[in-house]
Amino acid sequence: MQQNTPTIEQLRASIDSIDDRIVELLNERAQVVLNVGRLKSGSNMEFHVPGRERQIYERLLSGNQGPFPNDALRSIYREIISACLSLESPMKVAFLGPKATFSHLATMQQFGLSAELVPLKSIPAVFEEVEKGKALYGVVPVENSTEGVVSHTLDMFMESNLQITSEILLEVHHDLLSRTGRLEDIKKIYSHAQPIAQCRQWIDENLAGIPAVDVASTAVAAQIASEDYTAAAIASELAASLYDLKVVRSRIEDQVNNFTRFLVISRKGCERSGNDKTSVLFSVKDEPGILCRMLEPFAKRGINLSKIESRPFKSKAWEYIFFLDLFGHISDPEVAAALEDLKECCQFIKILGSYPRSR
Ligand SMILES: O=C(O)C(=O)C[C@]1(C(=O)O)C=C[C@@H](O)C=C1
Repeated sequence: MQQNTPTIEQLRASIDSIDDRIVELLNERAQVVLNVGRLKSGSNMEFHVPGRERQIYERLLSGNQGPFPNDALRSIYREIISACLSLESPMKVAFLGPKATFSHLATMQQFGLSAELVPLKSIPAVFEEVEKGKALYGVVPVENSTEGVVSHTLDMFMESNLQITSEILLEVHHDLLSRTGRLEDIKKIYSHAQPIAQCRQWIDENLAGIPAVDVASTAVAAQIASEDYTAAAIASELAASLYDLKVVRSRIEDQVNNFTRFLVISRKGCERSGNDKTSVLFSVKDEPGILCRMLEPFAKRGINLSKIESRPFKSKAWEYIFFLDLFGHISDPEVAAALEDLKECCQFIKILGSYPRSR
């Protein structure tokens, strides 16, 4: 006997009952998280645990058999965790504004839409907001894979005692946005100097002779484009929705694999996740062979260094501060011993935090 194909009404009835189950399960999950929150407030533990969140994503994405896409699963879980976390405790997060910049995108990627996100005017303002306890966390850019370090952020760590509690890796894409969405209407392009440089070749090939004007941020560019239909902005997709613009062309960057790394700062440190990084700031004694000796404690223990950066010591001419990132957590005995040895070479040393590695 031939089986009847279900009608659209029947299929929709199935979807409705699946949706009811999803909502029921979401509420069940929220109840369990509330219990976790109660346990945490009793023992003064951090509500936001980036290492646990990473573990949840990794487990779900690697086990997903499809056809539901992993990217969508990640976005949905970002919001589920964000909403559950805000039930445990409301999160206020300051970031380097204005809205619709890449710092905003990175902050949304890490904290989701249920957190209260506060755009601030400068990197020092983000540090201050967290230091004063007005925001629990702050998000600041620290390096870009094509442009290098954000020296302002590194310099702030010399004065501040805030800890790094996680890192965010954001893949940077630039879109061309305008009111009409038509390439032929564009008479001027606006953006921050960096995105203009990163899209130079695309502009020369597709909008030859059209001037590109640099402004304070991609968000300012988007605002200008929203007020003039002959202007286009190079900005993020988020800027398109916030400033009511159309995407003329997406992903116009010349270089693929353009990443910006952001740091999340807070007044408290972060617990060990098992796959961590530690950042340290130090200045070394003025002795022959010191640069070689400062690396020995790590080499002899097989501790991998992911980055070493030097910056001028502002109050002492021709002296330098080093920023070093290593793989491991400060509570790992090998890491603690290596840092103890490093102290012998240093005039001063400051641990900036141990935090889960981002992939
Ligand atoms: O496991 C925890 O510690 C929780 O608070 C629960 C939960 C979650 O929703 O799964 C929420 C926030 C944390 O950042 C990590 C995970």
